[in-house]
Amino acid sequence: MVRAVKRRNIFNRTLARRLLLRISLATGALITLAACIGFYFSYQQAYQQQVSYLVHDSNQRIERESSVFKQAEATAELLGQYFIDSYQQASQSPDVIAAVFDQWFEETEPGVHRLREAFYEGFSPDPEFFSNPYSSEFKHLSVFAGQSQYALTDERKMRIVVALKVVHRLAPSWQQLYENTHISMPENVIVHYSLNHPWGRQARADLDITRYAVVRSTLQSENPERQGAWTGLYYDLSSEQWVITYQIPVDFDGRHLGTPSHDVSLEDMLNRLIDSHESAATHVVLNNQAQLIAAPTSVIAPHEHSGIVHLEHLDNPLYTSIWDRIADTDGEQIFTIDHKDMLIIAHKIPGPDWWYITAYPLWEIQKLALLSPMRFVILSGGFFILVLVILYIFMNQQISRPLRHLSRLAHEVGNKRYEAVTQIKIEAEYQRSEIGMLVRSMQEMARSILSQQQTLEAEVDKRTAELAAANQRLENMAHMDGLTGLLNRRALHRDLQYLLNDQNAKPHAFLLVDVDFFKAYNDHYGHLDGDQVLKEICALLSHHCEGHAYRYGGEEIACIVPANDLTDAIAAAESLRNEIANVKRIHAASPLKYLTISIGVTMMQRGESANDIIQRADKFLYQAKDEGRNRVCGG
Ligand SMILES: Nc1nc2c(ncn2[C@@H]2O[C@H](COP(=O)(O)OP(=O)(O)OP(=O)(O)O)[C@@H](O)[C@H]2O)c(=O)[nH]1
Repeated sequence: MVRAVKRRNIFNRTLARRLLLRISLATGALITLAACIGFYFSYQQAYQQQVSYLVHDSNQRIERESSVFKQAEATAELLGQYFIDSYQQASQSPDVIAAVFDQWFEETEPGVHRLREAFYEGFSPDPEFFSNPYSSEFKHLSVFAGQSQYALTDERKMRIVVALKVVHRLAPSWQQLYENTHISMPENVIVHYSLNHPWGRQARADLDITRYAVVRSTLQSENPERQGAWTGLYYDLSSEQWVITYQIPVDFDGRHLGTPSHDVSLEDMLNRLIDSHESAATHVVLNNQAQLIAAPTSVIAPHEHSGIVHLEHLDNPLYTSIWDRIADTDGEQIFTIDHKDMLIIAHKIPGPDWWYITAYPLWEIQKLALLSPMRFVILSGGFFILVLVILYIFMNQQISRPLRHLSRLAHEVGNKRYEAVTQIKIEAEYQRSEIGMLVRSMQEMARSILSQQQTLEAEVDKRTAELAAANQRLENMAHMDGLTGLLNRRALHRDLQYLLNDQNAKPHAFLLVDVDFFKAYNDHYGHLDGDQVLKEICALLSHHCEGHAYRYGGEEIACIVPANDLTDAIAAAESLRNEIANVKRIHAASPLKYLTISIGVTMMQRGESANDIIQRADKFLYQAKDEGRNRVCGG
């Protein structure tokens, strides 16, 4: 029984597991296929997105940083315009302004005039000579008017003072943007505004700025188009920084008045450019002559104070390969260098017209591109496991549980507990399902079996009763005498034996009766009459006998009657003899004239055999016959 239940449980478990396994395999294969397809497209999309992001990032950086250059161009132009306007205005009375020059400047060396030191430290001149609605205090200003072939005329003096006023008026508002703001003049003059150092005071006395390419390039002879221009990158010894200068020559009446300029420090900008938010990216700035403007510290450090480094001297195959691809191009360039596994994004920086190059390892892009499809796969896997768990719970609830329910039901049927089967309640959720139908069918079957069983039992009971009755009849027939209706000799022996064996039996007497001269009766009246007479005698004896009467054989009848002693027994026998005698049935062939009986009587003794008793009674019967018949003898 236990093994059967176990087998059923295993079957249920195995069924649920097998279903789950097959569903897992089928859906797993589908999800894997979908994941592979999704993975491929998602990877391609993520790769393109990553590249787009890098291009966008690069563009934004350049746009942000190039605003400094655009701003420098705009402010220099503003400074130039203001300078011309002020110069025109001052030209009305150049001698007055020239007088101011004498007040504010000193000749520090022969032929060299410099603005007094107080103008750098902080100086408020006499309002008679100067009024400024914004700030009356001159500060951070220095002027160097070096030796020149040109005479220091009132016009020059006036122009220098006007330049000083213009710079004083505008430069402080740009002090955060530029390393310095200055106006150079072709007569070896620089009007300089700087927070960091009084350049005009510190310049060597013999300095001739027109010898420097930076200033020379603004002269009408060198720059006939009079275009503003960015100088190349150079190391400014005074500020100890790498700077780039924008300068725009200003002419008036065909004469070169001066060149407003800004020195823009590139330290911060280049640091920002090469400082990548994408740690794996490398940024490089190159100019149009394949010279390195900015690069990671590890590359640039050995050449830090060597001025501008040409790629030829750098011996860097990556940079050389990049340059080979962009040298003769313009605008945005995006390409890969396969032998280095690098994605290259190159943009032009407006202003100095440099190349801003981002080199990004392809494996890093692939790694980032993999994240998105990986998320997709992990999410798909998680979803798949969740579905399996829900499916398992569902199958357990909807299949395994009802199966166990059915198993219990079948178990009850197997044990023939049909009554219990009919009383099992079907759970509401299974009422309308196939499970409910199956349970109802099994209950119907159990009820049918019960009904058949009851019918069968009733039939068996009936047949058993009939059989018992038949048996009883057979039993009776076996112990009955057919002619007289008395119990027969077999019944006599059975009852004798029973009484003799019964320890608690009351005392009984045994009477052996014989019809007198019965042969003569038969002979005289015929056998049929003899039978009739015998039946009447038997009926009388049976009726009057207090015990039971038996046909012992022929015309002999035995009686077992309760009797305390022989006297009682003889009295009972006498009573029977009288009953027959009193009938006074005529027996013509008998000397006694009537039909009579003789009786031998004896008490039944416990321990003796039936034959002993019968023999003893028979002896007294003979005695009664011998003594004349129609009498009782006993002992
Ligand atoms: N009609 C008839 N006669 C029977 C039956 N059984 C025995 N008999 C007869 O009974 C007679 C018995 O005769 P016996 O034993 O010689 O004795 P009896 O003639 O009765 O004489 P006593 O017994 O000495 O008085 C026999 O003739 C039997 O045939 C029976 O069932 N029917």
